[in-house]
Amino acid sequence: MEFEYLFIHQDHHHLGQRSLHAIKEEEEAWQQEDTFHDSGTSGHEPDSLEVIQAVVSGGETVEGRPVPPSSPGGDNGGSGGGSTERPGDTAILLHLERCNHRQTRRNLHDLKDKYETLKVQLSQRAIKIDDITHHVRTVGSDLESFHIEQENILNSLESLNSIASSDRLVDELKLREMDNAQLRTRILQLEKDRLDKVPFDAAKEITRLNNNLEAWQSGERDWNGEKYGWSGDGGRKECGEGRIQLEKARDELTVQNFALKSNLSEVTSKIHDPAATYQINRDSLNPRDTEKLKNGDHEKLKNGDHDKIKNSDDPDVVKIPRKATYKVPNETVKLRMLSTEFNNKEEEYRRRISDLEIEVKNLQNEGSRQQAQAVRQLEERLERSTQLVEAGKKCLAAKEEECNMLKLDLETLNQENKRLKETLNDLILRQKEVEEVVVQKGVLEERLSRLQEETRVLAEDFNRERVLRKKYYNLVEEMKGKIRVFCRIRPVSESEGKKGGQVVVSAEDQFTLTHNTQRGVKSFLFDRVFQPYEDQDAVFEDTNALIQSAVDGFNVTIMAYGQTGSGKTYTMLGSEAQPGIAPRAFRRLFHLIDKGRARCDVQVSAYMMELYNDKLIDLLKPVGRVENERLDIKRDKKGSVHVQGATVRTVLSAEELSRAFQDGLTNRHTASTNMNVESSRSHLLIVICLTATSKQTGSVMKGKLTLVDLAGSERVSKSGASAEQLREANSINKSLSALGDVISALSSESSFVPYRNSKLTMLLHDSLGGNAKTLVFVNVSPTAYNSEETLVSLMYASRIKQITNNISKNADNKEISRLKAIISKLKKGEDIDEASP
Ligand SMILES: Nc1ncnc2c1ncn2[C@@H]1O[C@H](COP(=O)(O)OP(=O)(O)OP(=O)(O)O)[C@@H](O)[C@H]1O
Repeated sequence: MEFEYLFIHQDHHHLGQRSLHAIKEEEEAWQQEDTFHDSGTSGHEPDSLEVIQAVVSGGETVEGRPVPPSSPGGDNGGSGGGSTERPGDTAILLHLERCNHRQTRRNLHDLKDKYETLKVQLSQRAIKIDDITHHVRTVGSDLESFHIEQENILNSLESLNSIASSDRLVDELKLREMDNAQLRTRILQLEKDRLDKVPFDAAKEITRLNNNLEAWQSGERDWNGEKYGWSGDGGRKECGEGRIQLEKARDELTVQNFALKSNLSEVTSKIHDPAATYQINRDSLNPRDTEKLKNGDHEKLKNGDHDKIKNSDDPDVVKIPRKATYKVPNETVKLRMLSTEFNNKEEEYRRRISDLEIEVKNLQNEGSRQQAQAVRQLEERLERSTQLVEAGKKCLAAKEEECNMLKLDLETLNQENKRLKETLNDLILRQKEVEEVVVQKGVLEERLSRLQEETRVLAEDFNRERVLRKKYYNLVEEMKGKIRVFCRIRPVSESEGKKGGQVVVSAEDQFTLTHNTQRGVKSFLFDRVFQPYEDQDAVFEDTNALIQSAVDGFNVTIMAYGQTGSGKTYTMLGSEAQPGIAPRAFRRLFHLIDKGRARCDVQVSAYMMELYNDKLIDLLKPVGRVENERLDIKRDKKGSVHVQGATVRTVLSAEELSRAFQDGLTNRHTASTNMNVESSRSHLLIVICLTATSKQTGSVMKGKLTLVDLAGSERVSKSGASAEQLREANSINKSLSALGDVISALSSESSFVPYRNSKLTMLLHDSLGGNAKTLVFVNVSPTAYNSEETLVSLMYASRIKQITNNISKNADNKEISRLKAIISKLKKGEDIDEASP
């Protein structure tokens, strides 16, 4: 409603502008028209003078007061004989002029009244404009309060936004919605109040005025918008009345002027038509007058009549002017003076009328201008108010939209809340279940801990039993003199992994190995099977008992057998980070020696030999010693093997022994490099001799620890070897074959064992089948790529395992029989061969 009013007001403003403009144009037209009338009048002025002159010359007498009409050319008392004046025409003229003058004065008076009325109306209008301005100010203040309330709403909405994410969102939002509704109601009330306070009448007034102005311009209605003839209140209406009255007065003046003009033209035409005048005069003259004329009474004729008469063919008429012009000058002067006075007054009145009209117009213009300015200001204020209200509405709309969004969010949150509640209920149920499960779990854990404790006790018992079993087994085996065989499976190497790395060898338990061959799965029983993951510690744990045997005076031999790359060197020597059996044995040996030093003194000496292509190489040979010095393998009386000519280094500690061992390895590497061969293509023997002297009895006990890293067994075809490599392979295979023959003979308990077929077997004479405790590691690869070599090694090891060394008994018997034989030979005086068995 408010905006309708504003739009109407704006339209009416334009309409009002147009109307005011039209009024201006019309007023200008009036001015032009007045000017035209004035100029027309002044244009007729000479004619009037001429008319007056003509009247005067016609003998009309004017004495400054109305002269009653007399008969044409009448006698007015004989003030000069022979006069031809026309008192009737002059009187008419004067009367008309006086009427005109009176009318003009009345008009002037009316105009003054109207001017006063207009002034009053303008002051009233100014008061009204002030009222409107006051109303507009009130509206402005209301709008300001409205904006403050809007600000409050915005703040409320902001606080709504801020608390939207809190847990109390729902309640808070509801409260805010109620507040919002109240505020909206308040806004509506305020708008209503504001509309009530808005000078609605002013807008209506402006509209009505504009409409009326249009209607007035079109001539349908008066200034008040009423049809002509209606009179009501209000400044505009009165203004309209003033205009109308002015217009009427102007019209009346125009009519009078026109009447005057027509009279004048009639008089003029009469004067200018002498013949007609003369005829008329003649007709009007009585016979006496005619007689006078004939008698020469020409004084009473007008000058024009004289002229006309002079121009006439009538000889009587020609004589009239001379007599008529005799009395004219006095009358003429008087008439001219009157005429001049009248003209001056007329001019003065016209000027005053014009000034008043200009003043009225100025006042109207000023009023219109002020009105237009007030309207403009009102419109500007209303425009601003409209913009403010628009902005407020936009803001409100935005907030409502935001509120809707918040409602949607709230709805979503409610749904989410509902879903979460369901989930929470579900979780509560599950939590109860979990609590029950936890209780059960506690019970089960208690039971489990009990069972674990039982298991731990059982495991300890089992381990104890296992150790005992192993101990007793080893004892039995040892007592039996059996060669013990350990099998070690190495991890899949990188190269094997690249080739597929299919594993075909595995351990079922600590003693059983299965090999998935092309001919089926084969199982092998060994004294111990080491899995790929078992480290050097585990291997040595099952080995160190033999070190004690060496200290106790036994020949202990530990050797590694297997194909190339199966892990023999790794097992026997190891690396710096993962030391093998040899370095561990050195430390263990001296540890035991140190432990038994109170009872006996133990002397330790060592030598290292390499057997390459059936040739012995002394690895501990001092620098500068002659090469190719003869190294002979000898057996002493007790059957113990030693290498004659070999460098034996006496060592006092594990460190010295390790240093000697390292020197030997260095020499082996140098020798291999000099011969351009790989160290792995030779057999390595480390022999540690122990001589223990009992401090109590002085008895001497000799033990020997032999560590052997055999060269790799390999098929020649697979190695794709050169001639030299073939020779190497042949030598290796020959020595290993000899070893196999010895093993075969020993396992079959043959009466003849071919130890002398190879230097290797000669060196191992006291380790295989003799007075020795022998441990053989069979190293195998787990993958299918080496399956055949693995099978050969496993079968080879199985045969070794069948060998029995009846060490102590055999040794005792042999020794006794040997000693007996010596004694008998000595008794017979025969030579004794120390080397013979
Ligand atoms: N049990 C194992 N654990 C980890 N690596 C091993 C194991 N056994 C062997 N290897 C690794 O396999 C490779 C070959 O081992 P090694 O040299 O000991 O074999 P080899 O039988 O002595 O060979 P060759 O007959 O040529 O002397 C080495 O790199 C070694 O470190």
